[in-house]
Amino acid sequence: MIVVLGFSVELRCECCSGMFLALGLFLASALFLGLLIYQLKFKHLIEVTRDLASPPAWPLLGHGHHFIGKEPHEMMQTLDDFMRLYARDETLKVWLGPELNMLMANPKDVELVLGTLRFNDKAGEYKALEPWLKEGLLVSRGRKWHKRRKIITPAFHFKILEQFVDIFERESRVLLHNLDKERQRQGQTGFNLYDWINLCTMDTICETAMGVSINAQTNVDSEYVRAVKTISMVLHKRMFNIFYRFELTYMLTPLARAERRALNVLHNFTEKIIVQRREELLRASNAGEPSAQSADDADVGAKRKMAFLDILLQSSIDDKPLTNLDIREEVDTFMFEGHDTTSSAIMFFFYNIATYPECQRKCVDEIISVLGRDKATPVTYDLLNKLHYVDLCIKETLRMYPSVPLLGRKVLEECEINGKIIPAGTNIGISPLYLGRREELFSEPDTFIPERFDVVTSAEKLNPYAYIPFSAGPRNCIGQKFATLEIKAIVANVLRHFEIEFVGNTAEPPVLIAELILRTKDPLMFKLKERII
Ligand code: HEM
Repeated sequence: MIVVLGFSVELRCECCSGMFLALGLFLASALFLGLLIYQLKFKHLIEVTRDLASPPAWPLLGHGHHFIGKEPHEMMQTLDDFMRLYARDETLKVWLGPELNMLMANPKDVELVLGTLRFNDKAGEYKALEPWLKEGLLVSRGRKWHKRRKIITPAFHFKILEQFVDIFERESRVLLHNLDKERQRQGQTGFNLYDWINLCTMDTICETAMGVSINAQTNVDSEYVRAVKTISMVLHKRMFNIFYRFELTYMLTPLARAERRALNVLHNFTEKIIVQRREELLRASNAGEPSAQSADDADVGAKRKMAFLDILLQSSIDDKPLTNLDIREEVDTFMFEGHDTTSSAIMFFFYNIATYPECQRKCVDEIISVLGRDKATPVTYDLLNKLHYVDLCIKETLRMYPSVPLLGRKVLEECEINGKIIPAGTNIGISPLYLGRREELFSEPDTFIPERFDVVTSAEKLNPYAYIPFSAGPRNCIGQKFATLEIKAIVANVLRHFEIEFVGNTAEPPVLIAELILRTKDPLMFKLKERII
């Protein structure tokens, strides 16, 4: 028994020492591998960026622990604090685990990053958009981006924008109708204007990009509208939840399944419109007719000739026409870039002029003097261009609340930016929101002063790389003029019908969340009153 026991004890010892040996070997090789990776990859990164400002970092996690478990708005505040505290508004280095990020807030650096095509690759954050937009203009790179940008640019010619004003007019009238219904049932707490504006801009972009109306404003529960909302929710969750950021773990979640279902709806819809329109153009060209739309596409509500889609259907790259997939990428990109951005801008516009009633008064006076007292007078391209003060208010709104709060670029080759070495693989972040609130660049940055953008009267010298709500340089927003025109049409029509009051604490600014599109932590609530003019 003892022998047996002795044997067994001995055996256990041998087993333990074997295990310890294996563990020791494992740890030693892990350490060796770690050192090797460090030596090959990180040593150089750490050394060349040593002098860049950053908060103290932890081993392996870097600065990640500052963000784990935080609410989205707290993450933004943390970055803001770091920027002011450590980087003194210049360049901040942030390690998120092995990922090196640099936030730049000096317009001279911004100019070097945005002003050329050297940094043409988008940062990892844009990856979440790829299932929907594939390689559309916003996320594409290199030669593909260049060729596409060239053929899409004519779609934003003022002659084409001019014909879209009819659509802005028509859709904003539907918005007025919905707002009036809300006004009649609004209580003391008011209502969330954003949801209605968002449906209006969705209808507008759908009709201008694809030539069809989805009637989102009158059919809030349509499959397409629900699918767009699902994707917005997915983008939000993937941005702030670390679990959703890794493709492998994400693919197994119910969220990924919901995304796949929504993408099916969105892609099928766009594809159907493209196929229909291609056939129409073919029929018309075979018959030697100008490209008219047939009546049999009433199920998707086709209404008028299309510009964006038509231009794409008639374009070719290297003598090859664009495929349906090529076109879908771009049309879907318009759908994404062209509606949340404008609705965010319109909501913050209303917030600003509601909290600065004298600015609201000036806007209304100008709108009446340009459009007249008859509220039924439609807005036109020429009339909208005369709304100078409204234009200043839009510019100032986008300074304080830029719809796209963060731009990201991936550095492919090590380079130097104004004396700073930026290693390959670094993500560069540039925040139009942060820049717009820098006191050195804009006096009284937290005050709404539209006049600062008046080139005739303002003493403030605008730095083109400090004010970048539409980005800047060759990769700037292609839809800038479209967006400004649409915002003007909608706010002009709303303001001549309603007085806008903000229901909330005007002394406290709204708490912001910097997603792909800027939004507030809590909905902004408004009350409307019929305007007598
Ligand atoms: C207030 C409204 C808008 C704002 C503030 C805005 C802002 C921006 C910004 C900052 C970028 C650069 C993004 C980046 O570099 O990551 C961008 C790109 C883009 N925007 Fe807009 N946008 C607005 C409306 C629109 C509209 C209405 C359209 C289409 C009809 C549009 C289409 C695009 C496209 C296609 C790009 C990619 C351009 C490229 O990479 O060549 N945007 N936008």
